[in-house]
Amino acid sequence: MAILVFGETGQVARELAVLPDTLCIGRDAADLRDAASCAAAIRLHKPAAVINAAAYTAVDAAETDEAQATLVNGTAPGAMAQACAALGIPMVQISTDYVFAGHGETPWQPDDATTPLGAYGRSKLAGEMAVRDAGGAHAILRTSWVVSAHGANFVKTMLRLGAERDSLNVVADQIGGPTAAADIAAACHRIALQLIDAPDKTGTYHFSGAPDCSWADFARAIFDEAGLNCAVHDIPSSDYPTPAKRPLNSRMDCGTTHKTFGIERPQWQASLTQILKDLGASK
Ligand SMILES: NC(=O)C1=CN([C@@H]2O[C@H](COP(=O)(O)OP(=O)(O)OC[C@H]3O[C@@H](n4cnc5c(N)ncnc54)[C@H](OP(=O)(O)O)[C@@H]3O)[C@@H](O)[C@H]2O)C=CC1
Ligand SMILES: Cc1cn([C@H]2C[C@H](O)[C@@H](COP(=O)(O)OP(=O)(O)O[C@H]3O[C@@H](C)C(=O)[C@@H](O)[C@H]3O)O2)c(=O)[nH]c1=O
Repeated sequence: MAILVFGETGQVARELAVLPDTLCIGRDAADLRDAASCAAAIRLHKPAAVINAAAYTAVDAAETDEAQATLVNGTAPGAMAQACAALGIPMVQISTDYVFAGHGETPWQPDDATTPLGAYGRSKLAGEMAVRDAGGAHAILRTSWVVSAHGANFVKTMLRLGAERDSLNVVADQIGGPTAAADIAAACHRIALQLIDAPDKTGTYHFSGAPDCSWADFARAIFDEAGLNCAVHDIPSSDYPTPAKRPLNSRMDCGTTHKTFGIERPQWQASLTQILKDLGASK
């Protein structure tokens, strides 16, 4: 029996597709704006576990499209979790650092209070609550700053801008852990397999790349690794206005993920090297 993955074309799902016994489905098979179609897909495939790697991830667009974001990120995961609970199979729901308000400098614990700053974070928090409320075996895995060789992400944006410009202003007061989609996929896969045999591991967990850094630090590492001669100027978030406010402190304590599942924080520098190699962008 396979692990059913929602989000066929996404960064994380594309990495799950190359792992053993996964079956990835996309929008044509189940549209997350139609929660019933998601539950029906689970009943059709009768998988051993479900990983939901599909989401409305356009953080700024969500500010003026919150109803759609909530359908996709809140209602659909709830319907998936109910279908999983009815079949007695576990579900892994991927969530985000953007459920936190981002004050202070202490890494967030999984049970810390959640106070999202924007619509995307609120919609993802609604998904977390709906998955818990369904009452089945599950892991909510919060991650952050996802990058890969596929799709739209900060690494690809920096490679494009770094090739066009001599210098770039990048925010230096938002701190978090860049996380490769391949590392998240491997973690979700291991967690799903463990939950099948040990549903009592149900809970909320954190998983992000180490060490924590600012977006500006991360941009410098990308340019260095790619051999791009583009200077990075540190700026405060207030100098980079966006429709959605981002948390300043996205540090997440991943200790319980290690303790429960034996999964360590991945080193993002090594994953970045691999991504640039895959993109043919190494120096
Ligand atoms: N990207 C990031 O920086 C972060 C992401 N996360 C979380 O990680 C998970 C994976 O994110 P990531 O791989 O980056 O996502 P992507 O943005 O790369 O991909 C999103 C996926 O969701 C699918 N999707 C969106 N809307 C629908 C819909 N209505 N019906 C069916 N499928 C839909 C997209 O399909 P289509 O191509 O058809 O639109 C795509 O496959 C998500 O839960 C996200 O919230 C957490 C922290 C950071
Ligand atoms: C392009 C650019 C961005 N930035 C800043 C803006 C922002 O604060 C930060 C990252 O920009 P992005 O638009 O890539 O990031 P953003 O879309 O906010 O990324 C988020 O996506 C969602 C889905 C998540 O769940 C989060 O964990 C996080 O990864 O970099 C600059 O400072 N200078 C620049 O030239």
